[in-house]
Amino acid sequence: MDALSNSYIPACFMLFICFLSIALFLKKTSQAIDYWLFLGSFPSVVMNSNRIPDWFTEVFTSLGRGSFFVDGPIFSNLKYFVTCHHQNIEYILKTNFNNFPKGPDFKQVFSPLGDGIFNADSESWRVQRRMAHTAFISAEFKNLISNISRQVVEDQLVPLLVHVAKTGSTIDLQEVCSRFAFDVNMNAIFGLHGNYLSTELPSNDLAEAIGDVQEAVFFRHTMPMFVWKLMRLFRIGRERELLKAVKTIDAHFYEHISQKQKHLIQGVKTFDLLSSYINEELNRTKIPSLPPKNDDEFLRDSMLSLFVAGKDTIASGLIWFFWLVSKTPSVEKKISEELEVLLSSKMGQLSEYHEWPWVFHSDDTNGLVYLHAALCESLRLYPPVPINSKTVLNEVVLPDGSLIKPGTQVLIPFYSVGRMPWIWGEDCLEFKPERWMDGDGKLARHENAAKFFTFNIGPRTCLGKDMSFTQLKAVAAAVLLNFHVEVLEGQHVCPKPAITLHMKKDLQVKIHKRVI
Ligand code: HEM
Repeated sequence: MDALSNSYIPACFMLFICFLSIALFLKKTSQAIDYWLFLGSFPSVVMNSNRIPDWFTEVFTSLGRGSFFVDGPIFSNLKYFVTCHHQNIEYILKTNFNNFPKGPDFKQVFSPLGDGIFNADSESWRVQRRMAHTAFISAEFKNLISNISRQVVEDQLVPLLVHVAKTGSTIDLQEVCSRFAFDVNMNAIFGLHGNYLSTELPSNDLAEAIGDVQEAVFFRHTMPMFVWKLMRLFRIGRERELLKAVKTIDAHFYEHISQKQKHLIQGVKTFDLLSSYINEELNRTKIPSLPPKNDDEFLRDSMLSLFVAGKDTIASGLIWFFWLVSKTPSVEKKISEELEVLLSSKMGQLSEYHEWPWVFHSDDTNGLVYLHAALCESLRLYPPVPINSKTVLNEVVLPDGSLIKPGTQVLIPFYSVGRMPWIWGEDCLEFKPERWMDGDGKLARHENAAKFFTFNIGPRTCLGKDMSFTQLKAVAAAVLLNFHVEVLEGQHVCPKPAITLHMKKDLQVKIHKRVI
């Protein structure tokens, strides 16, 4: 026995020395920030997991450069390259796009979205992109979005705010924005009235299930893959909730798909995204590169991806905009003045504008330069998609000289890009719509377009950019023309750790009728 332990001790000691030598070598050669022996940058990631976008911003600022590495614990094989370097971003998202796919891990983490456009790479993505693009650029679809936005604003949002103003009560504006975006999506995708945004603020199991899916997918980001896979296997914790939520979503989506198919067979004419995909699907047998799924599954994945793409982004874009405007009275005043000029020109033409509350047509809000600039400015500081992620296929040297190995996860924090003094100037943290305008009061598009990544750039640029501005302007114009939003004092406003940039807590506001 003694002889046995005598031989074990030196062996263990040797093993430890080897392990220590490897760990020391890795520490010496690693370029990662905050590197701890054995643990890599993991302790810093854990400590900042509640505030990743702000942490990234602080690291860039303290390093004074636009890129850094984050390593996982020893032998975890986790390596991240984080960059807000302007030329790197162009190179990754545009110039060498094919070398930076989303990758298989992305698809596993976002598995509730199935084979929809967000999870697709290569040929499957190309085909789906073409389908979505065809639907989105049609004049019919653009009209649809304008009409729906106006309708939901006029019939649901404004009456709710009138009610809140009259009763003098408070309301969570974040909830209101989220309900607005849900109703617009129900209408645009399925041609149905969501009625989630009404004075009673009813519950809605589909909206709640979509929220639960997003929470669970974010939760997956916070732990190693094998952990959440085990949780899924044993149906525990968030994974259990996720399975339940997906079941609810499937029940709704398959029901809507089946109803729509019946209507189309009966010759009922409707125009919405689902109808246009069903019509397009008739040609699908000619497109062998799409995932081998039956038609309904493909429609379910596609519609859910579009729903998620269009719902939370709009809700996020709206809430941060209203919060920034409420904190900056000079901007609120300029937007209101611009709206009043438009209103008085409309009053002279149309009798429908003679009575409060007023709601513009989308065609009219298109020309609102200052409002457009204020929205861009808010989307710069609070991009609804705060971080974009890619994987690396082949080893490359990026424009800033960083060498990136295959398998590295590339993170592009749009949130930090909007907050770098070397990109936006020393006043980068100020909410200043004027930076989007030239001396003649026109939009200075070219100057900013090259550094505005909020809607992504390159082949995977957001397909919903134009329709986003239609919706954002419809809501912003109606709210700021008719009301003053008073944010209640004492609320600590900060981003919630999530895939989309929401506020951590409610935003409680009072609504006052504006006197013109
Ligand atoms: C303020 C609102 C919005 C912002 C900031 C935004 C931003 C983005 C970003 C950053 C991406 C790239 C995501 C990635 O590569 O993983 C993206 C993609 C996309 N967005 Fe948006 N989005 C917004 C609204 C919308 C809306 C309303 C729709 C309509 C359904 C939409 C549809 C899409 C689609 C289909 C893609 C996928 C493009 C592709 O992978 O080829 N987006 N968006």
